[in-house]
Amino acid sequence: MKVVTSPEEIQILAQQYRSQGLLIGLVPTMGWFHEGHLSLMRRARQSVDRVIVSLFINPMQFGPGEDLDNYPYDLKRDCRLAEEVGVDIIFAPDKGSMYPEGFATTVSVSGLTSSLCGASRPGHFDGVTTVVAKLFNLTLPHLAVFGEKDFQQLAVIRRMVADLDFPIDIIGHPIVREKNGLAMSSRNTYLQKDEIPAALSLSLSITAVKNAIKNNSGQTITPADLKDIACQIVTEHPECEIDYIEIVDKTTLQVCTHLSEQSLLVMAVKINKRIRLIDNSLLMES
Ligand SMILES: Nc1ncnc2c1ncn2[C@@H]1O[C@H](COP(=O)(O)OP(=O)(O)OP(=O)(O)O)[C@@H](O)[C@H]1O
Ligand SMILES: CC(C)(CO)[C@@H](O)C(=O)[O-]
Ligand code: BAL
Repeated sequence: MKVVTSPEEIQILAQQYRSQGLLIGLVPTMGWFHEGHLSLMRRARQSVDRVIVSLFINPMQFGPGEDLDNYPYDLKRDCRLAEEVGVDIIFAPDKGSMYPEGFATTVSVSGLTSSLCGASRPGHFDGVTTVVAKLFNLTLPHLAVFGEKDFQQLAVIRRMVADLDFPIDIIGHPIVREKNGLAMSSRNTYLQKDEIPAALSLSLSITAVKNAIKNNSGQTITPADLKDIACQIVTEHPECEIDYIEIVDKTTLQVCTHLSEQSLLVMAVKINKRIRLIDNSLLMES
């Protein structure tokens, strides 16, 4: 496995792969790999000849007071894990090479970015779409794999790819969870042992909502009732502050007025004002 830090070099390599007729897959990440990241890499590995994983803690998507300076980072550890799943290249540029002096362009998707994570993290999705557009242009992938854990990010990227005519197949990959149900996340490393029950309330609330739907089959249960169930479970933990809990359409991200196969329960919860976790699940999978 090769580690490339220069944007110029990765683009030349990608051009060479393309001219040899090789299929390229990109997995964009911010590092500190866990099984969720590794599953995206394995997914890319199945479909392409060359897997490129980008590892870049993108300052443009962090707001003031967020955890940019504490974000976990260990390139050596991550390289070992990526190599084990057959990644060909880790692209790990530095901040200065991605945003050199004079950098003045923002790629911005409107509409989809105004609610949910976009409402509590102003500018976050502009940072995501700008860096992902750059990564697409640098690595020239045929496909890119993103996790469904970041459901809004996935919807926003699909919109950007459609709107800007990127010839890239965007693949959404299911959420990988710990045995106890907690959605894997690099930010889980911030959790102290006594904060785990609060963190688990996200996935437990999803299970409770799904059970309520099952137990009410035949009767009407509204998205508002289900939202209440989820909120109650999370707020049993004084460490938890709900950023949002909603039931939305999985494509438009508009709040649902009735349940359908498109209905996605989505949530962001802050634990002890320090650790912002997200989770989601479709409610009526066929
Ligand atoms: N548990 C998971 N299952 C599937 N995909 C995941 C999971 N966690 C992260 N991903 C995906 O990995 C990609 C890189 O995400 P990132 O490096 O930000 O990891 P993260 O664990 O989500 O970090 P954070 O805790 O900061 O949100 C994204 O497409 C994200 O959706
Ligand atoms: C897509 C991404 C790598 C862009 O920095 C980041 O938002 C992430 O890790 O999900
Ligand atoms: N996985 C999304 C990266 C972020 O929260 O900034």
